[in-house]
Amino acid sequence: MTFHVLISDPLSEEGVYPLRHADGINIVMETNLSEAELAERIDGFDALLVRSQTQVTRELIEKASNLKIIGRAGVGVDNIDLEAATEHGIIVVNAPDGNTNSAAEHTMAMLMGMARKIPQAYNSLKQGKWDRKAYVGVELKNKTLGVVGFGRIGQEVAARAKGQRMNIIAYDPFLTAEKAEKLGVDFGTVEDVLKAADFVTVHTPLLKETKHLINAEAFKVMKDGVQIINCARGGIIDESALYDAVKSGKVAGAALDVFEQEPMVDFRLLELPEIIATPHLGASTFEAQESVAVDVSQDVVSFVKYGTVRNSVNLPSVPKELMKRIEPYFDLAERIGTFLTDLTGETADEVNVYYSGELANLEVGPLTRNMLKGMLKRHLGKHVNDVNAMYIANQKGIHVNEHKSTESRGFTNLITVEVKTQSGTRKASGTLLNGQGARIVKVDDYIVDFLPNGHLLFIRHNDRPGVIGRVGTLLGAEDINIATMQVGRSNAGGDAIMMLSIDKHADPEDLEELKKLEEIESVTAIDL
Ligand SMILES: NC(=O)c1ccc[n+]([C@@H]2O[C@H](COP(=O)([O-])OP(=O)(O)OC[C@H]3O[C@@H](n4cnc5c(N)ncnc54)[C@H](O)[C@@H]3O)[C@@H](O)[C@H]2O)c1
Ligand SMILES: O=C(O)CC[C@@H](O)C(=O)O
Repeated sequence: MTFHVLISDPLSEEGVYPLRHADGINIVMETNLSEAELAERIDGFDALLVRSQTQVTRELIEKASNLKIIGRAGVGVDNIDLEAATEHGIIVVNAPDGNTNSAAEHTMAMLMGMARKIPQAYNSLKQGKWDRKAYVGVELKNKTLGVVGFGRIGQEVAARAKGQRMNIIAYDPFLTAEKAEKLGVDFGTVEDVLKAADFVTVHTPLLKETKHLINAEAFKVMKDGVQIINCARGGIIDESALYDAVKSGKVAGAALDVFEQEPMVDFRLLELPEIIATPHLGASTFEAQESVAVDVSQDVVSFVKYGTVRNSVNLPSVPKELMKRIEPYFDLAERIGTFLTDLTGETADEVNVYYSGELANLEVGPLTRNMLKGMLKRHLGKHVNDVNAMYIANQKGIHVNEHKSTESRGFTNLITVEVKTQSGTRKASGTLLNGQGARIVKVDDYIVDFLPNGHLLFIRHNDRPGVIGRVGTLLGAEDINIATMQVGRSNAGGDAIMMLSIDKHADPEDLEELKKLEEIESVTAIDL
């Protein structure tokens, strides 16, 4: 089965090498598609690779019925509707490190070009002028660089700026006094940074919280003559407020690589001589583009081959070592989920998953997601997977809780799933028996031991002589062979169960006949 990949933004040819040379993967690179053309083409593809130009909207995702993974060859994923991708079970991966260096270097280039008015002087010279008075700049040495957003790029910019003998003050929600000291920077609130800075550079994602983070109020607290750089995302700086701040003389210079609307349509800002700009070039180096393309290409190959990825954005990444230890339980977890959905015949209001034994020491989120996938797939089919299972469960108001205990319950590892439905509480436990694969070993409070696959019958009855025989006779009369049979009871003469695996599906008429037998309380067919 060929895995079809559409690349709709210009990715480095060297970078997509891992994809081009992977068996069973077909690549189509079409980087000039209009939105409408992309919407027409997307349905045939299993993967979509983009940079920042292609807008992966909810509308596009809803047309992409085969899409399984979206690869963002870069850091920012604000051009991808993550919620829509998650809802549709599409994993989104990015390349968080591949262009850090290039973006930091571009920021420094913009900072120095702006401080010394290089683009303006160049344009003047190109017009045949020799005007040295108009382009007197300022030094960076001993000036303060305020960094808002102190992640990968912010820190790399600070390191370079320190090389220019600048003082650094930074703000980041995750920057602590200890970390700041270790990195040799001052730190404070956003306002502290803006007040202290001679130059401000922003390196945050574009989020609800960071949209127009630098607005008219922010400019007011800055020093007169401040200069500001944005090589992160258009919109972090309110462009209208920037225009006014430059016109008023508050801001002496601005260097912009990113804009609220891209490609730019409103060039008003660039009419101001104090502003220099580039068309979103922060990651536009051969090295960065090869690196980010390799990163996303390798993740797509890994997804196709192993179902795992390194840089997931909408699904907690599972380290390889951990994956190796929990993967053997994926199928069991999924089967327990399906078993309980069939057993109860209802959707759960609450699901409690208990991990006991060695599993309790591990990150078991992927197991819970697989169990939920098994629980939900009866009604949602292939549209539910481990990317969206938790999202869908939450959407349906199913409260999912994980519980862990290293105490073994008689097994090295045991997964117990308890579902609370309108009719009451049901539960099932499963384990992997050494070398014998998955087993369900408890249903409700009854000890059993059966393979969670094939055609199963779960019968609740009263513990009386002859009941088991009558069930066997009836199934025989219907030419339904019993492969295995487990019985369990609460106490002699009390409630009891039968767990049968049968060689063919029992149809509704067979089930009705079984329910009519004496002492039978309920009969449930489960096909795993
Ligand atoms: N111009 C380009 O071509 C280019 C290239 C690479 C990255 N970028 C952009 O630069 C941004 C930063 O990239 P990165 O790799 O450093 O990301 P990163 O995730 O390593 O760092 C972002 C930092 O922003 C911080 N942050 C979040 N909200 C904040 C807030 N309200 N105030 C202050 N800090 C806040 C986070 O805590 C994080 O430390 C990316 O989101 C991307 O959009 C642009
Ligand atoms: O792909 C690009 O050229 C820009 C990518 C950059 O904005 C990023 O967020 O990584």
